[in-house]
Amino acid sequence: MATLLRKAARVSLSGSLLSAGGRPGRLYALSYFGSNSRNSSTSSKVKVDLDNSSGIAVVKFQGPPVNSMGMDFLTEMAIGLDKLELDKNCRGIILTSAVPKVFSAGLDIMDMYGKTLEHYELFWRSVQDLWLKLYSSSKIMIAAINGASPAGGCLMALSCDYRILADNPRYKIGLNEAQLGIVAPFWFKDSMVNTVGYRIAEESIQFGVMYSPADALKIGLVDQVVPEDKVLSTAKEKMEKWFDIPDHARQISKSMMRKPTIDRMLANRETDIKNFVGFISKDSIQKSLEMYMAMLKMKKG
Ligand SMILES: CCCCCCCCCC/C=C\CC(=O)SCCNC(=O)CCNC(=O)[C@H](O)C(C)(C)COP(=O)(O)OP(=O)(O)OC[C@H]1O[C@@H](n2cnc3c(N)ncnc32)[C@H](O)[C@@H]1OP(=O)(O)O
Repeated sequence: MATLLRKAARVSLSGSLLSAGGRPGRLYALSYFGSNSRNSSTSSKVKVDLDNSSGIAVVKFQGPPVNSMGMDFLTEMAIGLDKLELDKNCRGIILTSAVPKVFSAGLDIMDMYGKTLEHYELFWRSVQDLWLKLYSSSKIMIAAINGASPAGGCLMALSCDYRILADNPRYKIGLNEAQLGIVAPFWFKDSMVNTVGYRIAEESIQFGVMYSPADALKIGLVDQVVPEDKVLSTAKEKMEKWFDIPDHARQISKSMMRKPTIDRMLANRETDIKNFVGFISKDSIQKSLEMYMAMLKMKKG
């Protein structure tokens, strides 16, 4: 019976939940995925390693010093995820970091500072695009969070189906935007509400709270806290449990849960871009970002 279920589970719905939802999907070249038992691709900021025999792809962020989500990172992630989404050998994706102590520092502040309005628009569209791909992926997504995970880093984790955080009090996680003088957009907020519930999200976002592993576990922001050297192996073990569920049933259930949030973002996408460009280009906001960057540098020296 278990074998039968596993076989049935192999018959996956094609495309992300976005295309399963009736929206047109896009086709990308599958150049690097052949029939070997392992397929790897490394670009400058992201390494994708798909093990065909297990069906697990590990997507490793490798953009030192802090895996900030600049244009290169966003583009490489989008391409990598598109390829995995179309690959029938891949059933689950683990997001993790190759950079010690940091999962991701979130959006690259330099992409939001001193740039043209056109740049801000393109940048924000790319951020939206990555979130849509992560949040609507038909694959099982597990975040193996092996370092600090503020703001956009936390958003990537929130987009996954399951979150495992390394037990190190320095590895804080949360949507800290308010502390920078900026505002977490509604789809960041929705992702948080969908994970921890309204009341906790309300406080969390207004204060820009960064949670320790113990507190993140307590509020349900992460599902498991494990010793640092066990984060990836635990993610792989957990993935095997998710694999016991037939893909079609899991995918439809996931879509049912996430579609309203995805639809809300799609319906408000252009307004959200306009809001971002208007907000981020304000002198007062640019000043806040400048001061924040200076503070980060001072902390070092
Ligand atoms: C009406 C409503 C409209 C809505 C409008 C929307 C508004 C905008 C919404 C924006 C949304 C998303 C926000 C983000 O994701 S913003 C990014 C937030 N990130 C942070 O606050 C993290 C800041 N970084 C840290 O806390 C630490 O760096 C760390 C991650 C804990 C790591 O600590 P560390 O000691 O190991 O490293 P550190 O010395 O601090 O940093 C090394 C160098 O990296 C630079 N750096 C750090 N973070 C970023 C970043 N996010 N972007 C760019 N650069 C970053 C840091 O300055 C150091 O640089 P250098 O070596 O000194 O040159």
